[in-house]
Amino acid sequence: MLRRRIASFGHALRGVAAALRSEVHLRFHAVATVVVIGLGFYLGISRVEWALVALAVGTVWSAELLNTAIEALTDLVSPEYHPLAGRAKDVAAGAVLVAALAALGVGLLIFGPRVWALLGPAGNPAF
Ligand SMILES: Nc1ncnc2c1ncn2[C@@H]1O[C@H](COP(=O)(O)OP(=O)(O)OP(=O)(O)O)[C@@H](O)[C@H]1O
Repeated sequence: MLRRRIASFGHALRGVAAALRSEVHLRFHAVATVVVIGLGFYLGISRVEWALVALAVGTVWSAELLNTAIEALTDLVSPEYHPLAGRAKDVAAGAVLVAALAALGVGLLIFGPRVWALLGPAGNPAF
């Protein structure tokens, strides 16, 4: 039982590694994730803010991984042009877009005011 669980975990990690190798978008997310975590520590965001950032980052990674899986399955099932294959890929890409926009919103709300204050001229009450 435990051995099967560990094997499943290994398969999942292999999937993430394969997607990282094949998908340039995922490598971009990896870099963005490192930057966001670094910024979080630098700006000292709160525990709840960390939770929101983790949810946003995890949602984008999940959507991108599912999109990669759907792309691979679509190419397997329908290597030739088919409107349904196109729709499946477009909808999967739409899921990534929605997750990325939500993450952008979370990022702007949490980091925006702090970065704004850091960049603003000292003593200016507008900042
Ligand atoms: N078999 C197909 N039949 C019909 N349309 C397709 C097919 N394959 C791809 N398309 C269309 O081309 C678009 C791009 O597909 P593609 O497989 O190149 O994904 P992609 O843009 O490379 O995705 P990513 O950038 O995440 O790798 C799809 O969103 C879809 O609209």
